[in-house]
Amino acid sequence: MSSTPIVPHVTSEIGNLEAVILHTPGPEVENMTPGNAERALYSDILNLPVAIEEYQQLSGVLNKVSKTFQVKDLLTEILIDPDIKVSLVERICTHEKVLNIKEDLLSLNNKELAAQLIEGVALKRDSLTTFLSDERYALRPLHNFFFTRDASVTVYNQIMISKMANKVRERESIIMDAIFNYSPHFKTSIINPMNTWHVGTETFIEGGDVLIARDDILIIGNGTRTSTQGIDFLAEQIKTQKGKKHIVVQQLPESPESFIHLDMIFTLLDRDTCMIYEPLLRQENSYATILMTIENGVVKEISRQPGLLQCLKSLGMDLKPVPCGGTDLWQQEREQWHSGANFFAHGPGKLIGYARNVHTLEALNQAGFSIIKAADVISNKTDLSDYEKYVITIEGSELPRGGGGARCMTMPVRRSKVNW
Ligand SMILES: NC(=[NH2+])NCCC[C@H](N)C(=O)O
Repeated sequence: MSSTPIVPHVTSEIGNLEAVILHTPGPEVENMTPGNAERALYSDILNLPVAIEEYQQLSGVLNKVSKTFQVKDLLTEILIDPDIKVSLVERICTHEKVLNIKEDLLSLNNKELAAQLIEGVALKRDSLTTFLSDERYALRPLHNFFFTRDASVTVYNQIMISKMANKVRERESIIMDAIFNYSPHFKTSIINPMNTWHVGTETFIEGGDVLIARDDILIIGNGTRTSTQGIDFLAEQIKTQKGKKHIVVQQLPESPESFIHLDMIFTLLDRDTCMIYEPLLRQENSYATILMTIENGVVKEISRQPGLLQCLKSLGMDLKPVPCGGTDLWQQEREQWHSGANFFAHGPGKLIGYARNVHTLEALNQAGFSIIKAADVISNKTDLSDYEKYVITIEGSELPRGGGGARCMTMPVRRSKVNW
């Protein structure tokens, strides 16, 4: 157990990473068939052993540069307290309308319970209804939990629990809420839309859409996963912060599913560089950019902007865009589909992304980033301190089929301040 709890603090997308929450994919990613993959929010079915090997490249690198936590360990640990165990199981069973399995769950040891809450609880075929049911699970597996980015977000010094747009991901938020409330590793206050009386069914907001660009600038995607009501909910919280804050809202297309979150078309790479999917962010299209300025607890201004990059420039963030997929439209579309724009920065100019997106990597290389293999970092063959700007590449033949990349698979709890 850690001696001093970590106080969450994130005021940028690029500050040196100090603590991050991860989840190594487990059986939950294979607990599906082609027939229900879409309901699981996957575009394909995954092979677990390959996915784990790829994932270990990500976690292996992060273990070298930051403190890392695993969701399953954090969850198992909070279940040691019998009151927390009962209240969490009750909350989940009530939420998912399966109070009949409560006692079975409570009889499990903590490790097994944590595993089942993530991997799914098989439906007992002990009644006519369950015998005839097409369902396999009483509690469905959390197929998407390895995308830890989405179910909770560190917003400055608080944790916002996400209000997920899809039922299949709601338990992830409930688990993250319990972790941040009870884990001895964190000391924080929590904003949870699910505990707020005026939040309606149309309010949803997910971490993949929330980018904290600078102390005073949030960039938020508005699409299938984050509604305008969800953004208004966050804006209400931002009103309690001191000083002037800008919320830049970028609308996203509803399809294909590779555009689910803003971080699939836009990520911040360095103080002055970003990754963009050009067809949506540089060319004429009908997806608006809107700027909300909040000062002293009120919305001072809301206006349509000529585009995301122009808007950020007007706020003093003049970013050089690197095009996902390079210059050719077909390559841009192919690589965006495989999370080619979804980079994670563990420090300014220190990136992690998929090795498969070669045109994107070529564009980054031309922009001055060295390309380094994760395996070489993990084996100490490469010393990262020899480089200033780099992309560490991880293998990704299976992971991107789940629908996300390095940013989606990381939930930063603490980053150091950026020297702008
Ligand atoms: N931050 C992200 N882009 N996360 C990607 C999540 C993908 C996941 N299959 C979903 O649909 O929810």
